[in-house]
Amino acid sequence: MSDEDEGHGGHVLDDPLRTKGTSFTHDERRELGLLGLLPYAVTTLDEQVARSWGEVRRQATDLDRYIYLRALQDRNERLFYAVLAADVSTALPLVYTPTVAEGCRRFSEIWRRPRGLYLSWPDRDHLREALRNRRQREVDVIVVTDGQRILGIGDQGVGGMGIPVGKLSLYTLIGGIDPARTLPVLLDTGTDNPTLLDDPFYLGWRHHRIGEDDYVAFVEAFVAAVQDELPDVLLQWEDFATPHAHPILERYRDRLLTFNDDIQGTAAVALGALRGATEVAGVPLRDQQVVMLGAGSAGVGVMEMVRQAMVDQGLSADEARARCWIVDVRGLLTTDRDDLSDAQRAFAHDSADVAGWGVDGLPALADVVEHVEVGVLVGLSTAQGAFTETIVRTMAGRVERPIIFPLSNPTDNAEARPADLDDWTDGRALIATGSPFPPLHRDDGEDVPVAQCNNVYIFPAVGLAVTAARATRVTDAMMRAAAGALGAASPALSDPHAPLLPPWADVRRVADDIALAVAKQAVADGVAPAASDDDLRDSVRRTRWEPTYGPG
Ligand SMILES: O=C([O-])CC(=O)C(=O)O
Ligand SMILES: [Mg+2]
Repeated sequence: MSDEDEGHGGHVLDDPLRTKGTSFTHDERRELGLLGLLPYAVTTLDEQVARSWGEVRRQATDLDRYIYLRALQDRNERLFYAVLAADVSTALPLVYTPTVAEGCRRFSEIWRRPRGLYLSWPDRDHLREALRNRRQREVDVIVVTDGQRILGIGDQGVGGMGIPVGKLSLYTLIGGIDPARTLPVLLDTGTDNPTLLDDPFYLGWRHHRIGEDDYVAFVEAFVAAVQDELPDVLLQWEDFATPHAHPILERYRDRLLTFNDDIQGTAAVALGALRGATEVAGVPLRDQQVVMLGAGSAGVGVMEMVRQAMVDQGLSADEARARCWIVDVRGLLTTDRDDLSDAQRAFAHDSADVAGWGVDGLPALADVVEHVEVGVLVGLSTAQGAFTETIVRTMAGRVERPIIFPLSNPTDNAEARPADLDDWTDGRALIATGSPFPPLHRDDGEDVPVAQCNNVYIFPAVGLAVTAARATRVTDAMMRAAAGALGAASPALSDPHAPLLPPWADVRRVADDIALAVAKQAVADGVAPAASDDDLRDSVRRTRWEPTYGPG
């Protein structure tokens, strides 16, 4: 810092991690050279929070609210997090799904200030240099995307950056990761979205996506640079297209502290929600027939964890597999299909066993529901309305408490609306969605919230756990531990009429419980230094960053 900088001191006000804005006391203003730079009154953080919420409410649309909140984050991070923490349930849909989808779509149009790292293919020989230019020296968590499969809205190119930025703000809000130690990364390998390629304002590398070999080499170069610069960081992959998501995870999961949130986070939260649902239904998971609509990375990831959970409950691998059904756009995954990845093929049913189910060709979702006593129906297909009245009524005719999770994001992509599911099943369906929905109205005037089965219950807690425990890998058992701890926190376990997942007001406390369970599992798996449960609990508590103004 030069003398000149020290003299006028205005830089503190411009540093989003240090500024308190109008909350600097008169003494602090003198000390920091801020005298005269602020209006006289000294406000409390609570007053700033109240004022900011007034501003949020005054905006005309949710996109405007998103823009306002993102600008607040760039101006004063502690205030931003205090604002979110003051009303998590209202804030989440604004900084996360569904509004973040609009933020990604219109990324170039609403651009304000840079945040994070843009690693672009034309700069491929200078990735290390770019990484060294990061503003934050120490980093606990990176979220990286290439923008190719953003939520359920496809290829958003550079606009995908909205997702790492949004997810990392939840790592901080819910998982207590210090915002100064988070790094959003966008790998810009082009876009195949014609609207973006034609958009004069598009801010990414205006080019079709690069070929497969170049892509693999680019990702490898990125990982190598991260390993050199930030060897202990948690590297979270987000919203990669299915053909890349699984191979990347497989390539790096034993080399780095890494996980894929769409595959593993979505699976853990779904399993957590199923715990409460199967308890209320009175039929354990091992006795359920489970159908997944959607064979992308998230859908297959959920089924993989469901299958493992059935095995944990005593089924053989084959018995478990026989109870798992995956249907994609073409129909049921069957052994005679030649378009399946290895991960998908593991769930293929013998074509001979299902011969004649489909009218012509492969059995569709309706055919599977017709022939199998389906107790659990999950959607990660982005096919809006795919859980039709006929399908749902058929299911509800067979089982007392159908468990139905339309999980596709954002809201418009959901396979069904909770109010319709409720209607078609006379209130018997046990429902969870991926994006937020309004509560269900009961005849007695009561409103029942719909559980939001979104990976936001899991990834912040995993980040907190690996940071607190100094873990070096994310094992499958750690993700199952996360699911178990979330499931144990289900309000439905003690009240069958309660939602399947904890309310947002409790999510930070639940994240501590999940983090502790994950940290213990990391130690048990030998991927974190030995520590007692008490030490881990302490470490989780000490790691958690809180949005408050300390002195100075
Ligand atoms: O971001 C969300 O809401 C959940 C998620 O990972 C996805 O849909 O890709
Ligand atoms: Mg995602």
